[in-house]
Order: sequence, then structure tokens, then C-alpha cells
Amino acid sequence: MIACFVTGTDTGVGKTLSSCALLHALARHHRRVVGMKPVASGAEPDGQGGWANEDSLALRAASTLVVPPQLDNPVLLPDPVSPHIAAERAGATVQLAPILQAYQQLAAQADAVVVEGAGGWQVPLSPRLRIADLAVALQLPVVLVVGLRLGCINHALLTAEAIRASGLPLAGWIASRVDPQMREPEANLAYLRQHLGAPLLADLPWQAQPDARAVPVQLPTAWQ
Ligand SMILES: Nc1ncnc2c1ncn2[C@@H]1O[C@H](COP(=O)(O)OP(=O)(O)OP(=O)(O)O)[C@@H](O)[C@H]1O
Ligand SMILES: C[C@H](N)[C@H](N)CCCCCC(=O)O
Ligand SMILES: [Mg+2]
Repeated sequence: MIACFVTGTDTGVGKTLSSCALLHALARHHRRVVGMKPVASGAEPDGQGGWANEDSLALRAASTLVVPPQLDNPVLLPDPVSPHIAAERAGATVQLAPILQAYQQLAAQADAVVVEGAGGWQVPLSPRLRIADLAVALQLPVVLVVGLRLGCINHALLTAEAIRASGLPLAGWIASRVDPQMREPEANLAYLRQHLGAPLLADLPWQAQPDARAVPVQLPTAWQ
């Protein structure tokens, strides 16, 4: 079973697009691939009388394995704010155990699982729990999505350092060109390639209509 945890330099940097691109790439090598959004804040009508998070809907569309929503999105909070605030407003506390159980059930059915975090590495899920704690509890190699814009070098280096300090391997990183006006994108990319100490798995071009299927992804050999 192949699995990874996708984090980012921030919220809104392209983690969902990157996770979908990873799922499509994995599906070229493996039959049963599935995305997981363990904690989602923000819900919209799912078109079937219920509610769903837009990241979950995108991950499901990129997955080949269909699972019940309690497995691929065990915690769905209505408000699109930091998960610890969304949970408080919903009168809930995010707990690790049910998320780990859901992941184990997914992993038992799948050849590959891509787990998308929420926001960046230190985002709180509850007063006592952060995204980093969840990734550590899952013991997954991490893929870091860097939203290429001014300031991303600092955010990327700090995040990579924190991931390694947590004891998890940084399996690779993805450049996500979220700012078409960015100056010197290639020089920024070159610096990150030299200093992140992990392979660049994909370079997502800026797209007016982002299409995860159209992006070339270089999967680590062990994932092929
Ligand atoms: N390469 C790109 N080109 C153009 N737009 C992009 C690109 N990558 C991401 N976007 C857009 O930026 C926005 C944020 O991207 P996305 O939802 O993937 O972020 P995220 O990191 O998953 O955020 P969250 O923390 O909410 O999960 C979306 O509207 C997405 O379509
Ligand atoms: C609602 C949003 N789309 C994300 N899922 C949550 C982002 C939390 C960011 C918290 C923070 O770092 O300040
Ligand atoms: Mg997302």
C-alpha cells in the first residue's frame, strides 16, 4: 500500500489540485486509488440533498475507489475557517482516534491513499491537536505543495524543517504556480530545488481552469 500526506506552505496554495494530480498519476500504476480529506472546514450542497466539502468532491472525482463519506472525510465542519474554530462553532472537538480508524479502513481497501491536510503544517484542529500531529499519527511520508509567490521560499524552508523535525520523511514537493504575475519564478524554483532536499514531483503551471489530469507528475520510484 502506497500513501502520502499532502501539506502546503499555506491554505489556498494548490494542495487539492496537487492531491488530485497525484491520484491521477497513481491511477496509471495502481487499480484502487483514493483521496482522503480527514478534516474539512467548509461545506456546500452535494447535489444529492446532503452536504460535502469541495476538496472532498474534487478528491472523489480523481479517485478510482468509491467509499462512504465517513471514510474519506470523517470530519466535516460547516464553516470555512480554521478547523479548530469551525469545530468550536459546531460544538465539536476533533479527535484523532476516529480519523485513524477511518484511514485504516481506507488503507485496507486501497492500493494507494493520498491524504490532504487543511491549510499548512501547524494549523490547529483542536486546542490540543494540529495537522502535524495528525500526519505523525498516520506515519505517512509528506508531500509539500509550495504556492509559488513572493514569500514562498521562507514558508517552504520553514515547513520542510518542521516536517523533518517531526521525524517524517519529506518524499517530495510540488511547485504550484498560483500567481501568474510573480517575478522571477524560475529563479525562485531553482533556489527551492537546491535547498528543499527532496525531489520536485510536479510543476503545476498557472491555469485559468485548473486541470489536475493534464499535469505531468514524476512519482517516486517506490510509488510506481
Ligand atoms: N496552478 C494553478 N493555477 C491556477 N489556479 C490555481 C492553481 N493552483 C491552485 N489554484 C487555485 O487556487 C485556489 C486554491 O487552490 P486549492 O483549493 O487547491 O488550495 P488548497 O491548498 O487545497 O487550500 P485548502 O487549505 O483550503 O485545502 C483554487 O481556486 C484553485 O483553483
Ligand atoms: C477553510 C480553508 N479553506 C482551509 N480548509 C482551512 C485553513 C486554515 C488556516 C488557518 C491558519 O493558518 O490561519
Ligand atoms: Mg484543499
